[in-house]
Amino acid sequence: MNGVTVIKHPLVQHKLTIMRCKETSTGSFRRLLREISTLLCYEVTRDLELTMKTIETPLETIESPVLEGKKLVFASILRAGNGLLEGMLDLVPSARVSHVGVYRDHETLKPVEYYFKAPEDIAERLVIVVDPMLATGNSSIAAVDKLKERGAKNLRFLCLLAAPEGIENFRAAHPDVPVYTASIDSHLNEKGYIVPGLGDAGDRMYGTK
Ligand SMILES: O=P(O)(O)OC[C@H]1O[C@H](OP(=O)(O)OP(=O)(O)O)[C@H](O)[C@@H]1O
Ligand SMILES: O=c1cc[nH]c(=O)[nH]1
Ligand SMILES: [Mg+2]
Repeated sequence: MNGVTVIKHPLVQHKLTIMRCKETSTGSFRRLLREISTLLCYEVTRDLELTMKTIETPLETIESPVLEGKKLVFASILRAGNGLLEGMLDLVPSARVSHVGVYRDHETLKPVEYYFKAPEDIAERLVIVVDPMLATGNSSIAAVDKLKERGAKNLRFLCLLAAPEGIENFRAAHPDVPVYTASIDSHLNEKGYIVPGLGDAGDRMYGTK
C-alpha cells in the first residue's frame, strides 16, 4: 500500500501476538507496549539524515556521524499514545514532546478534543505522531490537523494496529504523512473496533475496564 510501511520484525510480531491475547494482564500489556515501542521507533527513524561532526576520542580526533538538523518531536495522542511514547523517549531522550488529547465518542466515533500542547519550533522538526490504534482514522486525522495548524510540516504517523478503512481515510486526509504500523488487520466491526485487534488499547494499558 502506498505510503504505508508494515514493520514485520520478528520481535515486534511476537510481542504483538502476546498483546492481542485476552489473558494478557494489564502489567504485561504495558510492559510489552513499552518494549515494542523501542523497536517501532528504530524502524520509523531508520532513514534519518546524518551529518559528520568532529569529535575527540581519548585516542584521536575523528569525523563521526550525528543526526542532522533540528531533531524530533514525538506527538502522543492521549491516552493510549503515551504507551508508545515512553519507550521512544528511552531511545531518543532529547526529543521534544507534544500531547494531543483526543478521545472518540463511543456512539458517533467522532473525535472529541480536550487538550493540546506542542513545542514552539514544531515547524522545524520531524513530528512522529504516535497512537497504538488507527481504527476509523478520525482521531489521528484530527490530531494531525491540529499539529499542522500549529505549523508542523514534516510528519509521520506510527501505530501498532491499523484497520484498512482507517488507513484509507487517513491517507486521503493527509497524503503527505506516511503511516508505519506493525499490522494491517482485517476490518472494523459495527462498533468501530479493529478485528481481530487487541481490544481497547487505553483500557488494556490502564485497567480501566
Ligand atoms: O481511529 P479511531 O476510530 O479514531 O480510533 C482510534 C482511537 O481510539 C483509541 O482512543 P480512545 O478514544 O479509546 O481514547 P483513550 O486513548 O483515552 O482510551 C485509540 O487510542 C485511538 O486514539
Ligand atoms: O479496536 C480499537 C479501536 C479503537 N480504539 C481502540 O483502542 N481499539
Ligand atoms: Mg485515544
